[in-house]
Amino acid sequence: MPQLSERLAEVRSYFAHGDHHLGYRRLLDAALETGNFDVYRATLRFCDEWDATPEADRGRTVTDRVSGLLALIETGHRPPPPAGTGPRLEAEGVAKRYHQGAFSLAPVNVRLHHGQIIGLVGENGNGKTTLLRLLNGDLRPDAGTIRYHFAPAGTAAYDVRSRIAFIPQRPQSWYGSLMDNLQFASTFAGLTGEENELWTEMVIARMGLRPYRTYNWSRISSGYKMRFELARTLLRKPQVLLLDEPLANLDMLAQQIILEDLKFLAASETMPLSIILSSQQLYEVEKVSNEVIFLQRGVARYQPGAPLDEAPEEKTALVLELETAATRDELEALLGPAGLQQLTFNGGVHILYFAPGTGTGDVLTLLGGSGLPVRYFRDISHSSRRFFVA
Ligand SMILES: Nc1ncnc2c1ncn2[C@@H]1O[C@H](COP(=O)(O)OP(=O)(O)OP(=O)(O)O)[C@@H](O)[C@H]1O
Repeated sequence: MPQLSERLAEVRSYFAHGDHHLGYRRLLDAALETGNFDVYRATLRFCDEWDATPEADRGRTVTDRVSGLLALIETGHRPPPPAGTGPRLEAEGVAKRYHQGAFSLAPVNVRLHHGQIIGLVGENGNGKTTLLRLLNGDLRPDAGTIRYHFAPAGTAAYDVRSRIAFIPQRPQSWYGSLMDNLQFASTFAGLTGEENELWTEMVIARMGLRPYRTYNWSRISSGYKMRFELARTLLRKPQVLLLDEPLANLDMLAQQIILEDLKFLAASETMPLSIILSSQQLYEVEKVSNEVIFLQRGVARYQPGAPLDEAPEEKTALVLELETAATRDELEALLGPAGLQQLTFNGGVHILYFAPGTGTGDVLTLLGGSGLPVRYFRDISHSSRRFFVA
């Protein structure tokens, strides 16, 4: 996490270069981190002004106000106590077999640290939800241990559970307005009166939910329902967040915004969340995750730092994903001499496997020089994507 002064300089630079929306979000991040209700009051006045100003005029008018607010954030910021360094959640050899059906989750290890994001990837029915529910304490493991390190020994199970938030794939509907529900969530963080309102409004602003404050459940789109769930989670100030397929049913833009929000939640200086999210959106999840666990038919085939069943040489060899109108023969003729060992085609993309020693640059040079049309290119040598295409 960059120092506060660097983050504020970044905000100034976004506004100076016309990236107002990004600047606005980063400004809210910095204000939220202060935990200072005077800063929250001033920030929310700024948000009112922002909302009341037509987009075309913001550069001229609102930007002038940014410097004053940043100065207030700088003076109102109190460095938080240092966060612990050990893991927050540890699961060792956790296994599960359901009474009915043939599925079983083979022993799996998870170690989730402060401010870390772990991506849990795998196709439908491979055990992602099962593992999340075990970690959340909804299911009892048949074997193995799960330890939570964020509560002192002797803390009641209910209190431990209240510090873990689980957002299921299809969150339950709720009654009343979005604002009422979120204010209720803030009471779990012990906030009442004006503090409750300020904290709730700040999180609503940060999650882009201000226009929907009075909406009820049925009026909100899927993307904003997920952001509502995130807001509700953030308001409660949990330690660990487990999300089951948060990207399902969202368009690309909504996915990117949710992932950006997760990064913000994990990287928070004052209340860093440790996050595990399951998804089939490999590229997207890998971009924000510190580590990836790949589940296939209930077996963790790839775990961070300890690939379970791949030969060491497999890790270093180049694997590329390529979308092109070129034929298999053309690709083999061009890339064979550069060490192409195997080529598979699924009708959409080619997967190219190279002998150790071939580099991405070698292949790009050959493709560029050949004039073959390339529509998409990605190095998946270190991505769990290669398990999906294998
Ligand atoms: N309560 C249950 N009793 C018996 N089998 C179950 C139960 N819950 C899940 N299963 C089975 O366990 C397997 C793994 O399911 P799980 O929901 O964990 O997978 P997943 O990777 O999360 O898949 P999806 O993305 O489709 O939700 C599936 O075959 C499912 O049918």
